[in-house]
Amino acid sequence: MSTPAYLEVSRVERTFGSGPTAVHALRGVSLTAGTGEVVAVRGRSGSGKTSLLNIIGGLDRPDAGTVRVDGVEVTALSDDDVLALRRTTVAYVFQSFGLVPILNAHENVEIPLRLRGVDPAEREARVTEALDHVGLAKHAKQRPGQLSGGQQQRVALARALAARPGLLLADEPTGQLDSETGREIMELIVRLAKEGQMTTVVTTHDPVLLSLADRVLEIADGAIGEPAESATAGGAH
Ligand SMILES: Nc1ncnc2c1ncn2[C@@H]1O[C@H](COP(=O)(O)OP(=O)(O)OP(=O)(O)O)[C@@H](O)[C@H]1O
Repeated sequence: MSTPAYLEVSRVERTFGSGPTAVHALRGVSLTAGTGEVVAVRGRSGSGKTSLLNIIGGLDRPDAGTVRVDGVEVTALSDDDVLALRRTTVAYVFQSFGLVPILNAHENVEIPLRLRGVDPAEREARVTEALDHVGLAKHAKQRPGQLSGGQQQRVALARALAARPGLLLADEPTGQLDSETGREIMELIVRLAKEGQMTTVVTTHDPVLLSLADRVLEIADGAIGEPAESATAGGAH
């Protein structure tokens, strides 16, 4: 029997509202991603990308279908168990960075470790390592407002990494960055995914970023398919 993929999404459906105004955001979406694989999901605005990531990460529940992460059926867990899974296994990176403005870079990266009750010495070591990994060791004491957009996204990535997640979900992580910085961030995401064997699902519109992913999936009107040209998109890094 073959080993199941790290992430398995099967026939997920999500409808918002009801009656004639109902929006079928996801219509039977299935996908898999292996350990350390970087899968890019591209699609127009409103095609269902964020809805899909929210369901994979346990922030929302589907009306039908299942999500398995590392063999655990997320969609069958209680709310408390989903919360625990989100703290231990899944990390998010958003377009808007999601940093706490009054905390410096070091303190922002430390948040998930505090939530998990990691002891102070281990926390210090992990935060230092994560900031070092994203090239921000010298900026640990700076607050988000004192950092560039690219540096803020690096802090958000360090925060994700420090929790040592098996699954990284990145929703348009370069959407607020210029193209050069966006490319650097995407390259960093791919490098971190490979080094840490972190399965990654990233949504983006940017063709350059898509070319860095191992695989590209196209989502349109809540349904997913693999675009023909993506056959050559993998392995470009
Ligand atoms: N909470 C909600 N209530 C009602 N409709 C929703 C909700 N969330 C999403 N939708 C609808 O579901 C569809 C898919 O939205 P979603 O945010 O997943 O798209 P997207 O591809 O991420 O778009 P964008 O690229 O603009 O972020 C849209 O038509 C959206 O209006």
